[in-house]
Amino acid sequence: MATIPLLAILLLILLSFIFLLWRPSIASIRNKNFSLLEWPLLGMLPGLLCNVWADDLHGYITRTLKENGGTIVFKGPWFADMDFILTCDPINAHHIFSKSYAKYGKNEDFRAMFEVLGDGIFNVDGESWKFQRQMLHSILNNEELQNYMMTTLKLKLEGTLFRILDNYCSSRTGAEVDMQDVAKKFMFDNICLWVLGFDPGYLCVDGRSKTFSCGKAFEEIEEGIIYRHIVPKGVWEFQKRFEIGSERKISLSTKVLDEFLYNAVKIKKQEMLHKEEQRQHHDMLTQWLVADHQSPDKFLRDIALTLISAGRDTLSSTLSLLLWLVATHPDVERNILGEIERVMAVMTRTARGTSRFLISKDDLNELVYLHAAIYETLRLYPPLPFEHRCANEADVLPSGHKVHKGMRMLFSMYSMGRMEETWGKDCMDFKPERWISDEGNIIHVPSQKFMTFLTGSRTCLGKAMSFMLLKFMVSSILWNYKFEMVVGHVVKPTPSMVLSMKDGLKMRVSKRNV
Ligand code: HEM
Repeated sequence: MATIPLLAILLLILLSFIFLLWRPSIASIRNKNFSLLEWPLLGMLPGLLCNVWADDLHGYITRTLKENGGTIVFKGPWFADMDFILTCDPINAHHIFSKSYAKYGKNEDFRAMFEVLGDGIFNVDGESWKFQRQMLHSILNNEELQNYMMTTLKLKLEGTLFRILDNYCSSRTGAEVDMQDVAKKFMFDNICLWVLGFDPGYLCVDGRSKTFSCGKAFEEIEEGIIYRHIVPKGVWEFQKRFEIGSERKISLSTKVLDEFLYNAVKIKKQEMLHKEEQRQHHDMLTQWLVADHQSPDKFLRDIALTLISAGRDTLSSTLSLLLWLVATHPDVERNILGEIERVMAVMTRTARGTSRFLISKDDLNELVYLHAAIYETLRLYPPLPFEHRCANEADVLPSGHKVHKGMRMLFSMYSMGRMEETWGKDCMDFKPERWISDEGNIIHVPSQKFMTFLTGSRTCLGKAMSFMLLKFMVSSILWNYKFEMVVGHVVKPTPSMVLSMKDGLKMRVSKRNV
């Protein structure tokens, strides 16, 4: 008799395995309305998503949402507690993130999935969130911090990035450069300077590439978190307990980040013992400790990790995607360069930066077209393509969909930026002009329609700062260098927590005759 359950389990495993190997055509499952009650096998969901995953997850979700009026309900097997609603409807967004925000939060399940972030602002609700939001609001708006960021950014551009690009330009063989890899390392070094006050030096001029252990650790954790979203909690918890597969990667990567961060916190605390040294440092962690010197090491580690994650991926993703879009849209490139030239013409010589840094911080506001090009990049390619909340109580969405307590709510910002109802028939085109009014100003789009920086009380605290940094970097880089795509290189988004390009961004670079 004991052989019957054993055979049933073996059959289940075999069927799941067959499903994993079978690559169903996307078209055949598109109209299935995702009732997983029809698919009682536990292995089917990961199998299905792994297959879709390989074929452009974000594009697939966008097409499916468009066909289903902007909202879809996924029903998981009854024992797996995996039901969720996926939406990109602006009215639902307003309801979830603003009007009824108390009904939706970051509950225990959410915190378990994102446990690497500890008690940092991304992972908490209530009093702890309020306290951190107030503290970070004043730190990120501090002028000393912003001046420090601009000074270190200039040094890193001139001392490292430009020298690397110069080397590529002088190479006779016309070497290819992976600009996504360069942007990731460049932003990681910068964000560590801004958050921790030191430069780990991952981007090397002499080509002796240091192993990008922290970058790899971030990527493995992000991939592991996506996996936690698509399998039942019990499955990943089991894997975690026995350190199997992606859970083993998360565990090893967390150790890499912990070692790096605890060491940085130790150094910072030692610096804080000397008043003189404190005054010389303007980084975010120093400022946090000046305001609250009793924070324990674990909390400082969580805050530092949160700020590094908030800035590193978002900025490097926007920078590399914008370089790609500019390289493939010559008219946009011409307009950006023309605008820089015009702004420079009205600036006095003293207001101009050095020959390689043309526009000073105070004149960045004049770069309206570049501002619009950044908005347009962020519309089509939001660095954080999904937002996740959990229902604290039962509810009904404005779209009429029923929500039960504990249900997961997934919001696709990627799809929202591609909806014809909001952006018009040319919604798939890269057109910075759509952001500029007849009077030449940036058109304001309500945040529940353009959710790249979220909407409601938890909107991004780094939005203004990001535009300042991106405009400075992009104007300086494009004025000095021309980028062209390597023929045959195809850009595809990865299915990750943070949008990036699957096979990198292979480009050729040459100096501009300016
Ligand atoms: C293009 C650049 C950026 C984009 C698209 C972006 C996007 C976002 C999004 C979508 C959220 C909401 C996350 C959530 O609640 O789950 C967020 C929150 C946040 N962002 Fe940004 N971000 C960017 C840059 C930055 C930078 C450079 C910083 C500062 C270092 C920053 C600091 C924060 C903080 C502290 C929060 C938490 C707000 C809260 O929970 O109240 N962001 N950002």
